[in-house]
Amino acid sequence: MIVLVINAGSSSLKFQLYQMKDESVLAKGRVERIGMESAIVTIEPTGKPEVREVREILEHTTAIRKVLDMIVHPEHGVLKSVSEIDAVGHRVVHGGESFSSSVLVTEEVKREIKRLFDLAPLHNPAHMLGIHAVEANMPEVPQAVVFDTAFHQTMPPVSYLYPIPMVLYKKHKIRRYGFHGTSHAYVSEQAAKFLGRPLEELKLVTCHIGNGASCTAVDGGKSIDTSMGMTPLEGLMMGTRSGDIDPAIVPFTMAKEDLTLSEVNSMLNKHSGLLAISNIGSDMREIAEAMEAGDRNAALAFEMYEYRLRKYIGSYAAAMNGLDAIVFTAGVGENSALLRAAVCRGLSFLGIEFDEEANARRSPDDRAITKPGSRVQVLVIPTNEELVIARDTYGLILNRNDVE
Ligand SMILES: Nc1ncnc2c1ncn2[C@@H]1O[C@H](COP(=O)(O)OP(=O)(O)O)[C@@H](O)[C@H]1O
Ligand SMILES: CC(=O)OP(=O)(O)O
Ligand SMILES: [Mg+2]
Repeated sequence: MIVLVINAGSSSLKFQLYQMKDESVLAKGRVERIGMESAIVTIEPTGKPEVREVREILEHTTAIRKVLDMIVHPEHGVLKSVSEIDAVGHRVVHGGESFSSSVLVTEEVKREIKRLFDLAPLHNPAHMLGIHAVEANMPEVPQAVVFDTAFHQTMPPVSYLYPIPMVLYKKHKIRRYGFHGTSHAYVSEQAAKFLGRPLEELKLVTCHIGNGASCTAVDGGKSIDTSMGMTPLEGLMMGTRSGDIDPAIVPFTMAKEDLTLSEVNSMLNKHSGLLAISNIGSDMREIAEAMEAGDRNAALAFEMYEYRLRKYIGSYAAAMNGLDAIVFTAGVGENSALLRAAVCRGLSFLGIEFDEEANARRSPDDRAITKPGSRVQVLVIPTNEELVIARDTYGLILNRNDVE
């Protein structure tokens, strides 16, 4: 079975094409700058050179059409015909309280994702465009949706409720949902495998540190708390998002700076975090380079980022009354030895015996960056959200065929 995995954003669309027989990636790629005159389409067919094209792509239906054309292109394509694609799986960021696992797309599922637009205005409308674009180009192909929030549906009320009037939860579902669940679930399972212990016995803190960042307390394989909340703005300091701040700052800033709601929203989501403090950028590589060169703002941004992450890890050890391992994953977590070192040095009281050398030299197969006897292990595990989406989609299709 061949599964196409799609992660549609408002102006971009990433994809991976899987042969499920051996879970191999046939091709992957992305369309960037959708809606602009010079959109960039990139495809990396496995075993062949990358192909790049710049052209006008004004909306998602055209973007998917272009991706499909490239997949079946006589030279750099990997399939003979689009009809070889058996199913499409989409990443959907917000599943609210309605979805605690992945589902096949139906009219009802689409209505529900639409109802959640309010809760994830930056993400869900774009995912819906992706679903419609696939319908327009491949009307016969079944689609599945895999939610970032699903894994966190096991959180108890004590961690998912906000201490604000209960009526707001009842009327508007204002509560904490958490995100990056696919990634937190995947690296938890991988960590248990690596440690050679049943997941049900482990207390883990998984740190998904990419552009967006969140950490999760995974107790016995279940998410019991996570740093993102009703939206992906709460929690850790991120590339351009503030993470936790005093909510009183919102009305105060609106009054003092004469800002509209949408302007404050944009300030907290797009102009805060590493970018705001460093005045350089949101990319950890740029911050590290500038620090190296002696830039004080970059150093302060890095210290705040690390300090806030370390406090969350400590609080989750307290939430679970114990800790067996910390897992680092995603762009920054997998690649920034500097960040991992700073976090681990500051958590030695937990019984972390950090292995500086393993951390610095880490090759793709290395996992542990603590010494063998360390009471708390620290692991680096590459995430693979696309593979989980492909597997879930495959499973749902097999199940459906069984039922029919
Ligand atoms: N070698 C590296 N060192 C430090 N940070 C890195 C490195 N490579 C990538 N990153 C960071 O990873 C981030 C992207 O992470 P990723 O998980 O791909 O994010 P997203 O899925 O949210 O786009 C970049 O913003 C960059 O800061
Ligand atoms: C939910 C979220 O923050 O996603 P991303 O990290 O892809 O922005
Ligand atoms: Mg990501």
